[in-house]
Amino acid sequence: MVMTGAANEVVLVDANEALAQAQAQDIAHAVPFASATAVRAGSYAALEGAGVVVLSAGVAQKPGETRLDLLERNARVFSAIIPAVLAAAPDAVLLIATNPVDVMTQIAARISGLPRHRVIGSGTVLDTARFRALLADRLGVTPKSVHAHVVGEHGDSEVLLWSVAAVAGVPVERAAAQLGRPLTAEDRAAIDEGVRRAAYRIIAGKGHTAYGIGGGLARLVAAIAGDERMVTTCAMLNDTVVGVPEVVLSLPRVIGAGGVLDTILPDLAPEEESALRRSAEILKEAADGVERRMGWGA
Ligand SMILES: NC(=O)C1=CN([C@@H]2O[C@H](COP(=O)(O)OP(=O)(O)OC[C@H]3O[C@@H](n4cnc5c(N)ncnc54)[C@H](O)[C@@H]3O)[C@@H](O)[C@H]2O)C=CC1
Ligand SMILES: CC(=O)C(=O)O
Repeated sequence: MVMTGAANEVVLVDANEALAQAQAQDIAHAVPFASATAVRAGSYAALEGAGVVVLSAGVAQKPGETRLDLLERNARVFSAIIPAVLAAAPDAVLLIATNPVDVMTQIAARISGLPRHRVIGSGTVLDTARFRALLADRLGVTPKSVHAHVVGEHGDSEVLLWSVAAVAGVPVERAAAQLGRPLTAEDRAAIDEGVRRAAYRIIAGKGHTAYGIGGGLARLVAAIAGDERMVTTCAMLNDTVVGVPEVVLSLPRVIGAGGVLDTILPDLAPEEESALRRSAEILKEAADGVERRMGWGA
């Protein structure tokens, strides 16, 4: 956020105050090279007047863990922090990154009681970036010129929408052929694996992921702060999607002042629609399970 000037002011709040102080100082030393953003550490009270509060507190995956393995530990963290956040910043949009991000967004919506458009999960904003980056590399164009989306869970059941991926409005397979770099079934499988397994590989190598999600969160904050009406995939509680009621998952959304302004359901190929339904069912089952175990009722 500091590098792109996405916000006027960033306040870091963490149970580990010494860590928040140290991170704020280190980041502040990048400000002279980047933007006019003020950055400091503070208590929950320092969030007063915040337009967006990013929730990334909790535990992260260890090598070999899935995102859904983190669920109950992080549900308890949210029960503690969301009331404190809302006491200080009652008008903020909540932007959730803590994993498993889709179910944590559903939990945040329940605990906060806020209108659903104000409780946004980063969802597949990162997976979509990974998909665009890998396609761009294969085609030899910049990722900004690749229009492609990942929908559903931010996790193992996510759905890469090959049927609507395009460059210059041309379906990606025909564009690849025109560019002299045809996409084979093996290329597609490697890209699918590269997107779906990216976090596992990065965590095995360096213990955590940070830069991709940092870029995605900064973009979402800028779109909300600037009322940009940017279209990107991210997560929100849906009434019903592909036949599954009341579930948080990612679809392309219009992001502006106040959060999610609209949702666009792409034209899905039949196999994509059934994969999205399966993803929605997995998330719904996980969300219903944690609601029961936390004693919140179904
Ligand atoms: N949605 C996405 O695409 C991504 C999500 N994540 C998720 O973000 C979360 C954080 O990941 P990292 O920053 O790598 O982990 P981390 O362990 O470095 O940071 C988590 C922080 O939360 C703080 N914390 C824990 N309980 C707290 C409480 N009750 N109140 C205030 N602070 C508390 C800890 O002190 C720690 O500094 C994880 O759940 C991780 O899986 C990480 C990368 C990408
Ligand atoms: C950790 C995580 O969710 C990711 O990098 O995709």
